[in-house]
Order: sequence, then structure tokens, then C-alpha cells
Amino acid sequence: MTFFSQQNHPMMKSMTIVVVGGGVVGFSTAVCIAEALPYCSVTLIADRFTPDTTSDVAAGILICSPFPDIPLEQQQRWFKETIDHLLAIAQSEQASEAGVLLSSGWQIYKELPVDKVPFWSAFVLGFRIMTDRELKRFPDHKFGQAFTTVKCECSNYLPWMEKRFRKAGGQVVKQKVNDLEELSSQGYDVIVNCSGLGAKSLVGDSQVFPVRGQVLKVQAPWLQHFIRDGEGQSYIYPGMHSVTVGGTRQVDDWRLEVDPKDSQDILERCSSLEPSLSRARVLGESVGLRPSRKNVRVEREIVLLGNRQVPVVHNYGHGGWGVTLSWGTALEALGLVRKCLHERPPRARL
Ligand SMILES: Cc1cc2nc3c(=O)[nH]c(=O)nc-3n(C[C@H](O)[C@H](O)[C@H](O)COP(=O)(O)OP(=O)(O)OC[C@H]3O[C@@H](n4cnc5c(N)ncnc54)[C@H](O)[C@@H]3O)c2cc1C
Ligand SMILES: O=C([O-])CC(=O)C(=O)O
Repeated sequence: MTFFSQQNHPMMKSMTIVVVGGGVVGFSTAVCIAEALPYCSVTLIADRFTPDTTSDVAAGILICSPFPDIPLEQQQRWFKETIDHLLAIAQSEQASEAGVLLSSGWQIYKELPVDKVPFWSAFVLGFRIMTDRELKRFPDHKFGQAFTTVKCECSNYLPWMEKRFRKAGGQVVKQKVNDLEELSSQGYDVIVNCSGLGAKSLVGDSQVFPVRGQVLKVQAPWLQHFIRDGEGQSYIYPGMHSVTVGGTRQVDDWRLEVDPKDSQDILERCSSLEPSLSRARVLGESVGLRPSRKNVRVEREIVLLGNRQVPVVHNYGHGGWGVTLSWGTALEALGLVRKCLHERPPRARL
């Protein structure tokens, strides 16, 4: 008698899934799918890879504000799943290769925030309100939170995830996808759309817009703690190789060039939080366009492409929180892919 496990069932091998997107969301989603569904063939397609994605510009700190219309419990789950996944890497021998480290510091406010305790406070480590003694260091601020979170350096993490994806049998293709129909005509069973800002043209989503962000990398190895001002207008994040200082949030601004006025403004704001920064050497400046949307889109739909009804799973529009929610939304997308596979018409399933 012959037994076929799900893994080696000869028919199941023929199921093909394509993930569009080579940023942190695309690679997280592709790794989740390839590792969970070893009987499927998974291909990741993107026109830009590290170091040329928005994800490479991200400070990579796990902190976020909530999306307005997505249940808070779901966003808590995404945050928790991502931080738990990254904490495990940060505490393993893979930490430095993967670029994942623990980061402790302060989030400080000039005015009392609406939520003194953010929705993710239970998932970071050691969350507490700062004492008056700690706040003395920031005389312009009257309230603050202290905690340990994770910093994920995408310039390390993306190559590490690509290796992990290939190890799980995934294939990587560098190519621009002009239309989902191109993928349908290649016969993929499921399309997963993690194209970030690219979704604006790829699936014609007019709700997606850029929020320009500029950051500097500086050499200041004496800084050990992060400082984030209010809602993230200014921040100082010590990392593995340098300290990231930022930022800007310029809505609907498509400029990818470094603006020297922004750099000067960032350095002034950050030096007022941490005066020793005025002695730091600038190592580089970079700009990224956050793929913003009122609510991140993690959902599936059936799309008529040519003469085929093709299931499409969307996972894009993470704005300034793509690293923070990367693994959680990838797991959500995996769940949606599973549903698509189970609901294939009986003929197609064979
Ligand atoms: C200055 C700055 C600081 C930030 N700091 C943080 C932070 O500390 N923490 C945090 O969580 N987030 C942060 N972010 C936000 C974070 O960078 C984004 O949310 C995240 O990078 C989004 O990832 P993504 O994979 O969706 O998009 P991207 O990294 O932009 O990747 C999109 C991918 O899709 C591909 N693609 C798009 N269209 C097509 C197409 N038609 N055909 C083929 N390929 C296509 C692109 O080539 C690319 O590979 C920051 C952003 C900026 C700009
Ligand atoms: O807000 C922060 O601290 C960093 C970030 O996510 C961004 O700049 O988008």
C-alpha cells in the first residue's frame, strides 16, 4: 500500500503560489508560506530587492500606532506574533547575521498622550511609565514610557530571510509585474500581493499614498538607548552598525532625493533631545516612501484575469509599521492562502 503525506503527494506538488514583493512584507509572507506549505511551489517576484527597497530605509523599531478600522485584538495579535518571532531570533545565535537586536529606551511626550499605555504595551518587555527622576533628563517633556522592544535591521534581515526562503524551496525572480494577468497567464494557482506602494498601480488602489521619510545614519557608539519623541516626529535609534536619527512624515511627497534642509532639521531636533549627537559623524542619509493607507489591506478576493478566476491575497499598505507587523500580517496572509487552496474547485484540486 502507498501512503501520500500532504508533503509528498505528487499532485499537491503542482500547486503554485507567487508572491509579488521583495520588501520585509513580501519576504515574511513568502517564508511563512514556503515553510508551512512545503508541498506547494512558491516563487517571489520583485523589481527591487535589498538594499533598494523602502524596507531598507526603515529604522526597523517595533512600535506602532493603531489603524482606525481594524479590530484592536487583531492588531495586537499581529504585533505580538511579530515581536515574539523576532525576540526568538534576537536571543539566538542567528541574531547578528539576521540583524535583530533588543533595544531599550524611552518614548517621551510634551503633552499627555491620549493613550498613556499603548495597545502593544503587554508585548514589549518591561513596559512602565517613566519616573520624574528619569524625565529630568528631558526638561521639555512631561510624560514618558520606558520599555525594551526589538530593532530589526532590514539590510541584514532581508538577505537572511531570502536565504531562509530558498532553503524552504522558494524561488526568487527579479522582474516588474505590470499586470496581475501576466501572472495568471503563467498558471499560478494563487497570487499574493505584497507590493507596498506599488499596489497603487499594480491593482489600481487609489487609497495607497506615499508618506516620505528621511533618516540619517550617524556614528555615535556611546548611545545605548533609543529616544522617540511623541508620535515619532523625531527619533534616535542605536543599532548594530550605527545610530539611525530621523525623521520626516511628508504626506503625498514622492521625492526620493535626500533634502539637505530635512537633514539639518533632523539633526537639530535630535540634538535637542540628545546634545551629544552634535559630535556624531554622519555616515549616510536615505529616503523612503512609506506605503500608507488608512487601513493596511490584508484580505483575499477572487479576480477575473483573462478567462480564469484567480484567488488573490493582498498584504500591503503597512505605512510606517511594516517591520512591526511583518510576521503577524504574513501569518494572516498564510491563513488566507490556505483558505484559497481549500476552496479550489475539485477538478483543479487534483
Ligand atoms: C524613514 C522610514 C523609517 C521607518 N521606520 C520604521 C520602523 O522603525 N518600524 C517599522 O515597522 N516600519 C518603519 N518604516 C516603514 C517600513 O519601511 C514600511 O512599512 C515597510 O518597509 C513596508 O514594507 P513592504 O515590503 O510592504 O514595502 P517595500 O519595502 O516598499 O517593498 C515593496 C516591494 O514590492 C516590489 N514591487 C512593487 N510593485 C511591484 C511590481 N509591479 N512588480 C514587481 N515588484 C513590485 C518592490 O520592488 C519591493 O520589492 C519606516 C519607513 C521609512 C520611510
Ligand atoms: O516612527 C518611528 O519611530 C519609526 C517609524 O516607524 C517611521 O519613521 O515610520
